[in-house]
Amino acid sequence: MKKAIIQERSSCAGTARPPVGVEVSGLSKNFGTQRVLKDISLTVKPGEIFTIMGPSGSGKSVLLRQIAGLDQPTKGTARINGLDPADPDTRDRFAIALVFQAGALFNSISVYDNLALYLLEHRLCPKKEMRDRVMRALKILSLENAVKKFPSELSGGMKKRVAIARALVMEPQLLLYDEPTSELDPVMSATITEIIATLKTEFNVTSIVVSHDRDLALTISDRVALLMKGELRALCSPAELRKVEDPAVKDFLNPTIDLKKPRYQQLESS
Ligand SMILES: Nc1ncnc2c1ncn2[C@@H]1O[C@H](COP(=O)(O)OP(=O)(O)OP(=O)(O)O)[C@@H](O)[C@H]1O
Repeated sequence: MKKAIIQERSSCAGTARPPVGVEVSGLSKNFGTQRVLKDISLTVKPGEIFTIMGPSGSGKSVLLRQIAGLDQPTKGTARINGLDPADPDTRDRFAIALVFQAGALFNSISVYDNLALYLLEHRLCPKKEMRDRVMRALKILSLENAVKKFPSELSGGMKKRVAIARALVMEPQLLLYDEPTSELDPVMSATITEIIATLKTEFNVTSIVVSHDRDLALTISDRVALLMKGELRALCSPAELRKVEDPAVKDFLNPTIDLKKPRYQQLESS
């Protein structure tokens, strides 16, 4: 796959736009009386792979939605190169692509049309260039044979790859992934992890990945933010995270199974 990516990149040399940086400052988010994010501040540098980890319900997806501009914080700000991601001008200015947890593909149209839709809707390029961009993205993800298929005919791993290919068609400067390896077997998870890392190095894109996949977070990330109950519990490199002494962090990274003190009896009802 790597060879294909290098070849394709040289064919569109000169069109790549620089990766963007993200700054989250004093951000809190409430839903009614529930405080889901509490005073989060972090910076994602251009070109980084930045993984947001944490237990279920810790607020990872909500934080990603604030960064994507899909939702507004209760307090504080998220900024992309200093601009508000919810502002349509910011979206026009920077190519920001989201890879959703469930793929969010349209089931009634083919893989090709799923990829072409964004370019068609935004009238971004002539038909020939559109076809080239779609086919280039499919080739990068080794999906050329799936071009005429419908999403219902694809495996979970293929759907994730189609979702990434669709994001690539935008030639993104910022790629936001929500649980890209969820519901995949370990080998397919490793494949998607490799794809994310390869896209970073070959396309110089900024990647923010929401995941509780420990292998993904600790192998390919430049830095990891660990959220717990809406608070930033750690923000460091994978190597530093492995050395954190905080018992809650250690337990999250290496949970033990103790049938004498089962965790399900300690769950909080919410
Ligand atoms: N639109 C919403 N309205 C009300 N509550 C919400 C909304 N979106 C999220 N929440 C709540 O915010 C909390 C955090 O949700 P979030 O989806 O960010 O968790 P997560 O860390 O991504 O979890 P998981 O790993 O299970 O996907 C949850 O308690 C959830 O129910």
